[in-house]
Formats: sequence, C-alpha cells, structure tokens
Amino acid sequence: MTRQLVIGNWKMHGSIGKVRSVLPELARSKLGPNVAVCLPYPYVMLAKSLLKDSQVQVGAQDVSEYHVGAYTGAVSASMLADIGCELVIVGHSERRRYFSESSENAARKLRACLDAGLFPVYCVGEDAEERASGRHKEIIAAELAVLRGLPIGLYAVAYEPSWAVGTGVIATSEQIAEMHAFIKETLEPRTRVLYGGSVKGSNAEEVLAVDGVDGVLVGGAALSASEFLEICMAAR
Ligand SMILES: O=C[C@H](O)COP(=O)(O)O
Repeated sequence: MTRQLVIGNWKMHGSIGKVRSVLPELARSKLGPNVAVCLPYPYVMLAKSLLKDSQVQVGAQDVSEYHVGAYTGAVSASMLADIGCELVIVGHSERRRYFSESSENAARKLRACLDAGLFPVYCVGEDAEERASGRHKEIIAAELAVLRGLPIGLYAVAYEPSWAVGTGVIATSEQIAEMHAFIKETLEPRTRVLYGGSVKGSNAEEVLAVDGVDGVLVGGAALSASEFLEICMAAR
C-alpha cells in the first residue's frame, strides 16, 4: 500500500533563519519520500540543500501556466524542475481568492507541471456559504471538471474547504469521508486525495484514519518542526 502523503505548505511565511531551524530537524528524523515541504520560491534551493541527505521532497506553492517568455514576475515549471523542485501546489483557495485564479488557470498550471515532470497537487474546496446552502458537491464537481482527460496517478487532489483553512475549525470525519468519496467517484477511485484545513499534531491521527484520506496538506502546523513531525508520524 502506498504511504499517506504529508505535505507542508509554508504559504508566505518564513525567513532564511526559519528554514535553517526547521528543515534540519526534518532531515534528522529519517522521514520517507511521502513527506514534502512547499516553500516560498526564494527558499526552495536552500531547502534542497538542507534536505539533500533525506528523502523529504521539496515543492513550490504556485507556478506559471506559461512555459517561457515575457511574463514578468512569473516562474515556470521547468525552472522549478531545474532547481530540484519535485511538486507544486496549484489552485489553492488563497490563489483563487486573492489572485482571482480560476480552475482553468489552475488546470493550465497543472499541465505545465506535468510537462516539466513535476507532481502537481490540485486544490478544491467550498466556502462557508456554499456549504451552508448545500452546494458543496456542485462547487467541487465544477472545480474537478477541468481535470477531465488528465492521466490519473500523475497528480493528487487536495480537498480543502476554505472555511477550515487557517480557522482552527476542522471538517468532521463524516464530511471528509463524504467529500473524498465524491472526488474519487467523480474522477477515478485511484486518485490520491489529501485533506487540508486546520490539521495539527493533535488531530492528525483522526483525520488520517478517515476512509479515503490519502494524506494531508498542512498549513500553519508545518511551520513548527515538532508539530509537523507529529503529523508525519501519524501517516500510515
Ligand atoms: O495548504 C494548506 C491549507 O491551506 C491548510 O492551512 P491550515 O493548516 O493553516 O489550515
């Protein structure tokens, strides 16, 4: 059985000092290749060097949908591959909310990752109003529609209801099980589906025991080595 994935997303947090204090602790802990950290671009190469003797993978949090050219400020998938990056988060709810990114943009980014040999993690999730009005499945189905035709196994999906992201309010085990089953039914049963939203050391074991959970995408708790390690240890 493939081990559950644990992916840390540092978002726009950190500094050289912070990277130098957290990552060596992960390197010393003999984690497997099922663990990854997605850092802000400026720290990706430093992370690669700090983790060079470990199996922990290094990722980015976004990528350009374009391959090369006059796109000021953008970073291409081939550049990320060039510096040793292994995975990329695409379509995160914060990209959708603060940068007006659509599912179509995210799907183009996902394809750019596949072309460069990177493993993309495509995020979906409903907001509080969409959940309250019972439209959550409809929203997720629309977000998944852009993945039609893409090869299963070369990417993962992260279910991250935005009402659970950074709020301390985690989705219930029933909600997680229902949505993961829905995503697998909509795409393909073999699709790896991660849960994200207020995962911490104290609730990781419960979340990772839910049916259909193939891993977790961790925000705030990934900034503390001890907390992140506790989550890694709960992966089966
Ligand atoms: O990418 C990670 C998610 O947005 C979850 O963030 P969080 O663990 O801080 O709630």
